[in-house]
Amino acid sequence: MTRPVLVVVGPPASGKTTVGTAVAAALGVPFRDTDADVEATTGTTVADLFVQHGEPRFRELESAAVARALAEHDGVLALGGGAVLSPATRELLVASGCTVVWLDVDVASAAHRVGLSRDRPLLAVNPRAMLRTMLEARAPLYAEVSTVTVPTAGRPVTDVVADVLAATGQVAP
Ligand SMILES: Nc1ncnc2c1ncn2[C@@H]1O[C@H](COP(=O)(O)OP(=O)(O)O)[C@@H](O)[C@H]1O
Ligand SMILES: O=C(O)C1=C[C@@H](OP(=O)(O)O)[C@@H](O)[C@H](O)C1
Ligand SMILES: [Mg+2]
Repeated sequence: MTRPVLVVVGPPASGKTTVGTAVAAALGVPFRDTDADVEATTGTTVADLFVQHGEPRFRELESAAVARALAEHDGVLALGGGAVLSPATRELLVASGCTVVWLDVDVASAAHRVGLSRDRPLLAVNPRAMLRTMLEARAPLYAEVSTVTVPTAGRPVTDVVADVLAATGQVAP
């Protein structure tokens, strides 16, 4: 059965895409990101999807992308920060038996990393307040699906990558 060697979850700007890419490179396996999958399928950006079609449509596309990637990807898979909002996605993640790493981050570090970037439509207006709400509301959902938690606040990417490799028992070739 094909399944990812590792799935990365966590809030926006916790470093899922960055750390997932580096971990995949260290392991010599392919990297996949469900935000990129949704963009490839629709031929538009996540930000434009939110603006043109609304968040519910994005969430439908996102849960389909996660289901597809869990079934066919055998490398490292990073999800979007809100993917765990879907009960069906949470069930699939738990049932997959995959190692699921929750990259944890605090509000201050996440806000600093996001800045005023317009790439994340949910954080376009008041990023700090929105991040605080998101982190609180979603923490139980990340806890439900993850098998390992790695802190990232105030830590360089290289340290986080090393922790992820160690915590998941993956040894770089
Ligand atoms: N541990 C870290 N320390 C400092 N900056 C980081 C760290 N991890 C990620 N970043 C930066 O934060 C931003 C968001 O990272 P990204 O990987 O896109 O997060 P996510 O996919 O979780 O939203 C990027 O500019 C990235 O370089
Ligand atoms: O947290 C969220 O709801 C979202 C996170 C984003 O991905 P990242 O977590 O990779 O930034 C992206 O899927 C979309 O903007 C919505
Ligand atoms: Mg990302």
